Order: sequence, then C-alpha cells, then structure tokens
Amino acid sequence: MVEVKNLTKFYGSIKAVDDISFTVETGEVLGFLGPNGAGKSTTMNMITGYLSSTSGTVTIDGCEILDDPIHAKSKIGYLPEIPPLYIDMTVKKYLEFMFDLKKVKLPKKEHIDEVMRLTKITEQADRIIKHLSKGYRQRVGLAQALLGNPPVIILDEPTVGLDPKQIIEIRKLIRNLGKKHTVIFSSHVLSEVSEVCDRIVVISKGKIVADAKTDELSAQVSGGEKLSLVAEGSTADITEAIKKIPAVKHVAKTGSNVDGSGRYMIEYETASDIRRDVYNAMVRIGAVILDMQSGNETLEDMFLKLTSGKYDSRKEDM
Ligand SMILES: Nc1ncnc2c1ncn2[C@@H]1O[C@H](COP(=O)(O)OP(=O)(O)OP(=O)(O)O)[C@@H](O)[C@H]1O
Repeated sequence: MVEVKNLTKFYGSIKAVDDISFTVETGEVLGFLGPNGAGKSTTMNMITGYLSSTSGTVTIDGCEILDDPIHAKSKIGYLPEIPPLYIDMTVKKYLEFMFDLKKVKLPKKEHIDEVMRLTKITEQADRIIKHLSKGYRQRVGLAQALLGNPPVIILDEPTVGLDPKQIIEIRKLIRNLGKKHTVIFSSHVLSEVSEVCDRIVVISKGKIVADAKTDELSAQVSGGEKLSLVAEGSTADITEAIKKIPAVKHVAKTGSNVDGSGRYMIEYETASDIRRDVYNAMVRIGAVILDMQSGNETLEDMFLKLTSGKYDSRKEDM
C-alpha cells in the first residue's frame, strides 16, 4: 500500500534522511519511532508529498507521489506535527472549508457529522478553534485528516504536548483507525508505539536501524536470550566451561562482587533453556553458583541500544 524506496533528503549539507526503505501493508498500523531530530518529520513530509526528496521514491497504492501528486495525495489523510488549523473558525466551519478544499465527493453534512462523531468533537462543533484545549485541537486536526475517508492516514507525533488522559484517548482513536485504514504514526515514545502499532520501524540519525513486528523486535535486536550468572571460581574456567555449551552464543564477565564472586552475562539461542547445562558445567569445574536469572532486555534497553548509533540490526542481517 505504501512503499518507501531509497529515500534520501539533504538540507544543504545536512543529510536528514539517509537511503531509507520500508513498506506498509494495507490495514497495518506502523509506528515510526526515533529520538528528536532522527528524521521522522522529514520522512513524513516526503511520504505525503509536502517535501520533495533529494532521491528515492514514495508510492501510495501504486501511484508515485511526485509523478502524480493529486491522485496520490487524495489517498492520504495527514496530520502534521503542528495541525494546519484556522483558529478563528468554528470546528464545523473549518471542517466544511477543508471538505471543499479537498474536493471530497461524499454527502457533505453526513460525512462531516460522521468524522466529528469518530473523533468525539460533535459537542465542540460550534466552538471557535482557538478556544479549544490542545487535546481537542489535535482531534480537530485528526478529523481534518479523516475527511474523504482516505485509505492511508499519516500522523506525525500526534500525542506531543497532550496530558495523560488525552494521550490515552488519542491512542485509542488511532487503534480504532487501524481497523479501516493503513496508519503510519510517528513518535519518540517507545511505550506508545509498542502499545498501538503492529509493526515498528526505528529511525536514528536518518537511517533505519530496525524494522520488525512489535512482538518480534526484542528477539531481532538482542539476537537471543540472556542469562545472568553470579558464580564463585576461576573466571577463565567459568567462561571456558560456559562457552562449551552448544546453545551459548556469547559469554562475558560483567563485574566482580566484594565476596570474590563474578557476574557473567550469557547470551544464548532463542528457544533453548541452558540453565541445567550451566549448572552441570559449574559442578564439573568445581565452581559454585550463587545466583542465576534469565532475563531479556526491556524495550527501553533496546531503543537506547538501537539509537545510540552502535547497533544496526539490518546490517547484521546482511
Ligand atoms: N528545514 C530544515 N532545514 C535544515 N535542517 C533541517 C530542516 N528540517 C529539519 N532539519 C534537520 O534534519 C534533521 C531531522 O529533522 P526532523 O525534524 O525530520 O526530525 P524528527 O525526527 O521529526 O525530530 P523531532 O521529533 O524533534 O520533530 C535534524 O537534524 C534537523 O535539525
């Protein structure tokens, strides 16, 4: 449905987006995650045709955005980071104005009523936009994006600046949108992307550093399971013995305790359980296990790892 291919953008000599590619399937809710300045807004603006790319292409439903902008844009509803509102208009007048501007070919009154109902702003219809709270303004921006029932909805950081209650409501709304639309939604908040989206693309310094289904991202980034071990004995003997266990991919001593025991982090293949092997190996060499805990990295750990610039999961795949 949305295909981004080798997209690059330079602002003068600054490379804001660096050769990124990904596709979004029909009905998918894709989270575009990255820290401030990663290139999210620049990418969103190129996908929606508001900004031309330096190179690369964006295709919406088979239609290239720069070749046939009118047709391609008619398939997109866009809520930019700063919603394009005319704040002296009432909500209804603004939506009527946008309806005409977008040349929507649906019954005007019914459609605007439906969009206001969906975004829960019916009761604000006759209020002037500048008198609304930020949360309600965001909903009006969202209502504007939904005019014409576009199959693709693109939302650039729609929850920034909202209070926790408003954030929960906007997230709920986005999840509902995913039932009928393909949604691309950018954020720098990992927890909200993992809560709302089917798939996450992580961008850092203009490059994609991960692209995976939300529940598979953990395995893709860590590349396996982790076991932490505290044991008493010779470091060389312990690491040697652990390395011999077939499912073990990596073992490292991470520190020493005051009682003389050592802390080790063991990385091993997903879907194996090495605890018994570790126990037997330690018994064989006469080392004593004081503590053993399995634990994967949290999504927060991964996000930091991915965006620190030291890791590129896609490079490792190649
Ligand atoms: N018009 C511009 N001219 C020059 N540099 C720009 C321009 N717009 C963005 N940049 C730079 O491009 C890079 C990416 O910016 P972009 O706004 O796309 O990131 P972002 O991920 O959306 O960040 P944020 O979450 O802070 O909005 C940044 O280094 C930014 O300073």
